[in-house]
Parts: sequence; structure tokens; C-alpha cells
Amino acid sequence: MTVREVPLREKSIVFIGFMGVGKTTIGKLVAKKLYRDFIDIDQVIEEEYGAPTSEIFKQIGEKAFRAKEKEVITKLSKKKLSVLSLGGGAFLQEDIREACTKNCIVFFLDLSWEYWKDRISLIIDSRPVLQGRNIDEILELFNSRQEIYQYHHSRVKTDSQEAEEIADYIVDSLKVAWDIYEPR
Ligand SMILES: Nc1ncnc2c1ncn2[C@@H]1O[C@H](COP(=O)(O)OP(=O)(O)O)[C@@H](O)[C@H]1O
Ligand SMILES: O=C(O)C1=C[C@@H](OP(=O)(O)O)[C@@H](O)[C@H](O)C1
Ligand SMILES: [Mg+2]
Repeated sequence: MTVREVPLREKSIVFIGFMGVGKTTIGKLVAKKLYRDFIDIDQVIEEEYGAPTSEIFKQIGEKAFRAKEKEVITKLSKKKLSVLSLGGGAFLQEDIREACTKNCIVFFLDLSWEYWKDRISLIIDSRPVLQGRNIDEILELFNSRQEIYQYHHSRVKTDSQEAEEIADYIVDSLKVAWDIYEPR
């Protein structure tokens, strides 16, 4: 049996990057602009447990959360024509990196620390991984996570840009890539 490669235009788009860079916000906008389904992996897990992530971490612990994250992403990365926003820790797992880079087009949203640190107050209450860490420890985590985000197909620098502008740029760049690599 021959396995046919999924056309580039049909591959799902995946957003990765550190907590708070805008994966959920921008993923939703890109999905709308491309008329695709939007799937936020954290939301899928939260719906399954009927609780927010911070509560899931308290109840079952990070290890079990990561196992669920792997199960959900490896399954959903096989879907076509969707936009998936991952949690910032998902690419710590090799199986997730492999499934997403093989099946999907992976965009790394790259926000520098200078801009990122102004977002802490917006996200701290809902991100258990940040809680209990001081600013130096958060910076250390931010820096140490950068290597897992190098597994991407495209990197988008997002400093000082509005979410709408970033989403427009991503949609335009996708259309150019589709036309170049798989002209109709
Ligand atoms: N380009 C942007 N400029 C300013 N604020 C943004 C931008 N993108 C997202 N945000 C804000 O940052 C916070 C985190 O965004 P979110 O999409 O939840 O990030 P992630 O899914 O990467 O954790 C939200 O309050 C969101 O409104
Ligand atoms: O980076 C992480 O370890 C996490 C990121 C979160 O998602 P966002 O990146 O959307 O904030 C969420 O999956 C969970 O709180 C753990
Ligand atoms: Mg998110």
C-alpha cells in the first residue's frame, strides 16, 4: 500500500512558543482567516477534566498532565485543515515534536524577554508552571525552553506587533509558500 503525502494546503498549522506569547490568541485568528477549525490543546484537556489547567496540575500533577497532552496532540496532529495551539511545554516531549513536525506546519511564535516580561500579570494566575517562581527563575525557564522551540518550520518574530498583524502576516506567508511549493 502506498501512503500518500498530505498536500501542503491541507496540512494543519501548529503554534508553539513559550507561555503567553500569544499561541491561543493568534491561532484563533489564523483559523478564522483560513476558515479552519481551531483547536486549543489546553482547552481540550480542560474540557476532558472539567477543570482549569491550574486545578488539573493540583489534582493529578504535571506528569499526568504531560501524558494526557501527548495523547491528545499525537491524535489531533493527524487531523487535516485545522489550526492547533499547543501549550508552551508540549514540545518538551520528543513524540509530540515528531508528530507535529511530520504531520503539520509548525510556527514558532518568538517574543523576546523584553516584551514577554510585561505580560506576566496577564497570565500568572492561569499558568501553574510560573507560580512560585521569582523573576530570575522565570527568565531561566524562558531561556532553557528556547531550544525545544527550534523544532519548527517557520519562526515569526512578534515583538511590538498586534495579534491581528501577526495573524495576517502568517496567513500571507502560508499562501506564498503554498503557491511556491505546490502551485495549483
Ligand atoms: N500580539 C499581542 N500583543 C499584546 N498582547 C497579546 C498579543 N498576543 C496575545 N496577547 C495577550 O497575551 C496574553 C497571553 O495570550 P495567549 O494567547 O493566551 O498566549 P499563549 O496561548 O501563548 O499562552 C493574553 O492576555 C493575550 O490577550
Ligand atoms: O509551558 C507550559 O509548561 C504550560 C503552558 C500552558 O499553555 P500556554 O503556553 O498556552 O500558556 C499550559 O499548557 C500549562 O499551563 C503548561
Ligand atoms: Mg494558550
